[in-house]
Amino acid sequence: MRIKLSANRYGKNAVNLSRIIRHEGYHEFRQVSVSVALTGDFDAAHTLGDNSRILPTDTQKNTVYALAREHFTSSIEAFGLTLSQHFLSRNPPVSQVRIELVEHLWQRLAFDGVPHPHSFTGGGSEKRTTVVTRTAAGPAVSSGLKGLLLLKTTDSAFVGYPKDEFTVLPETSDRILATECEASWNYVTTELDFDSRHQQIRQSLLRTFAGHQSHSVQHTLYAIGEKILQENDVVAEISLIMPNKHHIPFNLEPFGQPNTNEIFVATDAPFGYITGTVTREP
Ligand SMILES: O=c1[nH]c(=O)c2[nH]c(=O)[nH]c2[nH]1
Repeated sequence: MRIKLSANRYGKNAVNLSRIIRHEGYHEFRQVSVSVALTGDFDAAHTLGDNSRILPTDTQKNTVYALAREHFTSSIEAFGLTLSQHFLSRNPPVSQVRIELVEHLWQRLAFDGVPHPHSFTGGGSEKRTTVVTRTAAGPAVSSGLKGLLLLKTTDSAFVGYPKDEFTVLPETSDRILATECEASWNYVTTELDFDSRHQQIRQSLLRTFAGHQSHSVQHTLYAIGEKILQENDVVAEISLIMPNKHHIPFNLEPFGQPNTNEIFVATDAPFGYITGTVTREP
């Protein structure tokens, strides 16, 4: 039986990069985690121990910092495009570059409505994300967000599901719907104002979540995806992960009290895990 190397790639993960952009009288602050992965002809490294085609991951890490000074000045997508171009154009064995960026969303402090020039607070669990891949055929960008906590206190139901001898879940026409949303969408072009497009898609996601008469997490997931595709020709497809962060009505009967859909226990585990991709018909 012949044995050979199959799929492989390598790179540096979680290059933590922070930068100040200094303006007269105020600063901007950005923080990203960058992961680089190279695919290509690295067979000899694996089978013979020949490193002559292996750009060290340490060099990859240094390249991220070195290019950041000049090129990490706008969106994470633009920086990803620059990094991917750099690695692909300078390393002949490389056939595909994958750059993943996760941005921490620092918010400027404000006092009495006046933005502070150089102080920030952490942006919570939400992160902005992008993956830029590049081959000789060109670049592709998919962007998104993760860690976005969402909750609504009504306009969410779950009824009409099949019941068997193990079903105890009561049907409900009015429940809490809560999730920690992760979304990623593919752009059909890289000629975009990535920042404003991100804000527009995020806003559309939030508005749809809030306004939807939800019959299930699945129903809301699809509504969000459908809306984003309807409003954004530049998006080919969107994938969503929407875990169901259950809030279970707490039984107050032992204490002689009614629970009129007001007191809940939020449970961490187990949790429903709902994922889906919404795409365009060919
Ligand atoms: O929105 C929901 N989808 C489900 O698939 C499901 N299953 C469940 O027990 N509760 C819920 N809620």
